[in-house]
Amino acid sequence: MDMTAHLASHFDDAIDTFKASARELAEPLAVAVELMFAALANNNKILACGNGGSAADAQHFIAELVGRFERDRLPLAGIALNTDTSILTAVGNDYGFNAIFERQVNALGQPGDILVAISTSGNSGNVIKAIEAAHDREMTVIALTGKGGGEIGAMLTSHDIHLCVPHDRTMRIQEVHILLLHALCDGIDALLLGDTL
Ligand SMILES: O=C(CO)[C@@H](O)[C@H](O)[C@H](O)[C@H](O)COP(=O)(O)O
Ligand SMILES: [Zn+2]
Repeated sequence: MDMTAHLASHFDDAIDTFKASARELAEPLAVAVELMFAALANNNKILACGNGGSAADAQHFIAELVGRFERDRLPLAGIALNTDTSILTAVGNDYGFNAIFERQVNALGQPGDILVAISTSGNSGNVIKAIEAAHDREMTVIALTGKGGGEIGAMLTSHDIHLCVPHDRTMRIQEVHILLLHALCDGIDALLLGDTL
């Protein structure tokens, strides 16, 4: 095997995937920015969840809301649902792993809040249950998926936003997800502060 060529192919595939994602997702991404900005301006908050690499993405995104992205600004209201090990172990132990995000959405979610639900397969049970709870609580869902969207794609309503990366490999989907999350931060900052650095 030519390892260098093998590894180089990741860059080519990533470039193609970023370009295809830009074509398909730039428009719904802009709508997601408007929804998030409106929610935050209305004193609502953003909850985010995911598993594995997507858990890292969820907390990375929320850190940029509560802390900052590129520019100084007021702190924005967000909570990552995959970070509190006491909640995750207690709820997982007592109610099952599929309840770990659902329970927190039911504890914290208010009408008008937004759930950022991240699943590359669109099929993670705990993220699906979180979306069901968010719908019950009249929250809007912004779902980041891939692989055609899976069950999550099928359960979203016309009020939700679906950012489905056109690829079947988890790693590639995650790479676009982090760009999407950074772009959301940038869009919110542009609405808050103006669009020049
Ligand atoms: O980061 C990776 C793979 O790149 C893994 O940790 C991955 O996130 C985990 O297998 C997740 O459990 C996958 O869940 P999902 O994206 O299908 O919801
Ligand atoms: Zn990964």
